[in-house]
Amino acid sequence: MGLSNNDQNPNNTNLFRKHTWHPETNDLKKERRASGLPGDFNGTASELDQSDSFRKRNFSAGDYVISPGSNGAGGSTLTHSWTFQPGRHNQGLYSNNFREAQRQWKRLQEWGEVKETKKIKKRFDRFSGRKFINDYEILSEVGRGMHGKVKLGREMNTKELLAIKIIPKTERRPKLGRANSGSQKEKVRREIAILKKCIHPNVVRLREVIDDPNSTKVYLVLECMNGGEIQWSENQSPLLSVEQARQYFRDVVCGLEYLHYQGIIHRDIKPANLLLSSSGCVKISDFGVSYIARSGLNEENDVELVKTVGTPAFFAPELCWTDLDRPRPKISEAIDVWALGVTLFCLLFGRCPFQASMEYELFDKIVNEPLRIPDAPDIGDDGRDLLNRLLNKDPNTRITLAEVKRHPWTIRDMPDFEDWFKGTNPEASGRVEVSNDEVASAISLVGRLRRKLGKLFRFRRPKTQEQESQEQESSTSPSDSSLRRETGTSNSSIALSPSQLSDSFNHMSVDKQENNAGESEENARDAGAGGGGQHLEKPKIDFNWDRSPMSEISNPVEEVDTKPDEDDYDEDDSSDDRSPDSLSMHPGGAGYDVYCQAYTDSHNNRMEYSQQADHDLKKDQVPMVAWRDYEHLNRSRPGEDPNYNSISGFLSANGLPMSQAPSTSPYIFEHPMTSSH
Ligand SMILES: Nc1ncnc2c1ncn2[C@@H]1O[C@H](COP(=O)(O)OP(=O)(O)OP(=O)(O)O)[C@@H](O)[C@H]1O
Repeated sequence: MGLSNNDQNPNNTNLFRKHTWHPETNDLKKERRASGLPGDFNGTASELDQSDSFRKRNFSAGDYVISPGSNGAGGSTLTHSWTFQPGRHNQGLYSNNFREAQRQWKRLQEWGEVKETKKIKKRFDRFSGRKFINDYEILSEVGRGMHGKVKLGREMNTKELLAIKIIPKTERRPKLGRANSGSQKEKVRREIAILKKCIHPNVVRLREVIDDPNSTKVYLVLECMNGGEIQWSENQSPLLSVEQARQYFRDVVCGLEYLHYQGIIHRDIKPANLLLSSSGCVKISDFGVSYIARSGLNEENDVELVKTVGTPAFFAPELCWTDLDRPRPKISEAIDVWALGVTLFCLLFGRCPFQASMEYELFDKIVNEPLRIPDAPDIGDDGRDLLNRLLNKDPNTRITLAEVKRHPWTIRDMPDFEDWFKGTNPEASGRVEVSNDEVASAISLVGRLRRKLGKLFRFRRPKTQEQESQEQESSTSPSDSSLRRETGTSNSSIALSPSQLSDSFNHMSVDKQENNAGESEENARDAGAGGGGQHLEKPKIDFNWDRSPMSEISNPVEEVDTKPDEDDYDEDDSSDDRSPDSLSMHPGGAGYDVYCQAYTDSHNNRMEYSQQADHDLKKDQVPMVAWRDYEHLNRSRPGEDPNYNSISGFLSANGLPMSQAPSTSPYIFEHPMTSSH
């Protein structure tokens, strides 16, 4: 099997990675892709054929012409469609795949509108070991990206194979030294909003979004691209013939032209985001960093576009601009055209046109180094011309996609290219709008996080004066409006002020306003259960992060929809989403640890907090809320409990995680609830 593009650069693989790349995930991604290919499930013969195609990954390209279908009027609805029309060119060579491509496209069109499901049900059959998510049986894992993983699923009624992309709604671990920015939410929203709208034979099709408000993950059911990523290089040598590269290129050009017409700049065009169907048709995928123009391309010069997202080796010169003396050219859809040029170069020659070991060096080469086109394989003068025009450093004179389609190299050996132009004209599809509202509402709030926060900080509605005075009468303990202790439950808790609470929400990247509404009711109930305002000896903050044990889903075909996120039926998840009771995080290379261990006794009381790293914690090493509460408690109850004389004792007594990095300086604190500022 060929290597992915991340293996191409002998010097620095980071330059082939998307910005904000996660090194661990990338390694996993490669391994998974190699090992996770389906093949051992009991399916029908045709399914086995399809699963087998995962292993082979050696399809030749389908060849077709698309033309607007009868619903082509488009507008803002999803009714526009394309119909494959047999192209006369290359039919002898690709006729079988062409028919398959036609069949597949017909089926995709029958899907109609994207289904939106708000409820997830997971089931596990302990006898057969089969796993189900709603109507889909989960067969295996087919890939991993930076944020999500992709499983192979089979629709239970139709037996159709589909790809189920599972994406956390928020980043699992806030980035070091900053609160969770919410960028993951934005990424997911964007991807869903775009996929919902885009219906084109060269864009991966979305079938269903399963977005349970109680789930921290969103599930995208996508058409299954059995061929996986285009395999294009091995040891810096090409794996594709020039003809095959041209076929793939044409597909990408059509898909990209459609996206641009819809006002979408993909911003991460590269071979790894080009997936092959079993018929050899190439489709563009992964819209996580795409840009959606609200009023059509060319009319905006959004600052958003200047952000360098995507993969450095595929960055256009205008994105690598460092020259302070000259104005940076406008960033436009031409950045995708450049990336398309780099991609074509990769497909033809098995390596990137500009390579360097350091990012700044790479950027310098992209901006200043002339393009050198290898002699072999021979792509002809027209091929060289096309590459030179795609990789024109000046975006203002760079070739456009309309010109690319008419370029002699692109249409070489295509006798009926006029039909092809007509059939692939994106204008025939009608323009679809992706509004701000649609992006914003693409995923629901993470209700489960809300509930966790509610349990963590059990707070009450502000009391009326009458209630306050009643309580004062019935209580002999000192009253403190920001410290409330409850009895009658094992989970006694500290009440936080609204500002403390909103801090916590911000750190969790959960929308404050939406939370407030949802929380108040729940917390009012919690407060009611607490009753009486009596005091416990040891106020505790209950993190309540225990994961439900696997036994919960061990009954035959038992539904576990009450805890939809506990398991993706993926063993690795246990390491991704650990409770603080066994937490030990070692984010790549950051040089810090977070330790925390505790156990509960037979009465479910947290008994001991054993610290692997401890003592003399500084303010910036502990959760902000915990520190505030510690100070508060020490002021109000000095010396009452020896445990409270040290911050570590306080954290220990309250089952709170703590962190320190004894061997590194400066100390860095990262905590899932309250990251440092
Ligand atoms: N529709 C699909 N059919 C088959 N395989 C797929 C499909 N979508 C994605 N994959 C596989 O899963 C892998 C990860 O998917 P994808 O790249 O979309 O995830 P991601 O988290 O958005 O990735 P990243 O952000 O790192 O680019 C891909 O490399 C591909 O091999």
